Amino acid sequence: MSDTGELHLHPLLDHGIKAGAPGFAGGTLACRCERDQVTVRVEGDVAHNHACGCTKCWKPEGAIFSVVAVVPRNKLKVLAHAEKLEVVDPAATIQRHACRGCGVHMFGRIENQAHPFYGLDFIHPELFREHGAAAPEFAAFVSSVIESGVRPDRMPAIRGRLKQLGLEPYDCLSPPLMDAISAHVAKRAGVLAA
Ligand SMILES: N[C@@H](CCC(=O)N[C@@H](CS)C(=O)NCC(=O)O)C(=O)O
Ligand SMILES: [Zn+2]
Ligand SMILES: [Zn+2]
Repeated sequence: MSDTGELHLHPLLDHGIKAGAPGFAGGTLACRCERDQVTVRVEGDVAHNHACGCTKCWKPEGAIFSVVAVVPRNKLKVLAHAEKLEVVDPAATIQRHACRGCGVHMFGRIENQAHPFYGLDFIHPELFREHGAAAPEFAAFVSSVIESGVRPDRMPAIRGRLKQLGLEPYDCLSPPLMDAISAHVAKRAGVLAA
């Protein structure tokens, strides 16, 4: 991603955030190949939908941020063309399964059972064929956009735009998620009652 001057945060954010449909029942995620699309079935709504500025999460062309949410891993099933999926970085905590044809990340899975977010898969709600998934709630890893080529002097404008959209910018995850991670670690270490 190069820094061209205009602020394209993400297509789902640039024109204002659309509210989700209460009770969204889930649907089908489809990759961007013209034929033999990889499709993934998700049962139920997403949770913790947010913008992520890290370099590892998939972003559509020209976007500074990714939009990513979680679903329980037992609510996600690959429906078609699983043979096109490959893990982007097998050493990463989140194993991002990408389509070899179009590069879209169809889901990210944590295989480490000790990880605080084990049991949750990461997905990109814009890949749903259906509308109505819960809307993004905050922005995470905001400073990390600099690692993708955004000039540091643009950060005040980026944080300002995120706030205008109602997405509080954080440079890691949101405080409730950071608290959940630390509580999990503290319980495992025995310094907090399980
Ligand atoms: N500054 C780093 C941050 C990467 C990072 O820690 N990403 C978070 C948010 S997705 C994470 O949980 N990564 C785990 C992983 O990528 O496996 C970057 O932009 O590459
Ligand atoms: Zn594809
Ligand atoms: Zn990320």
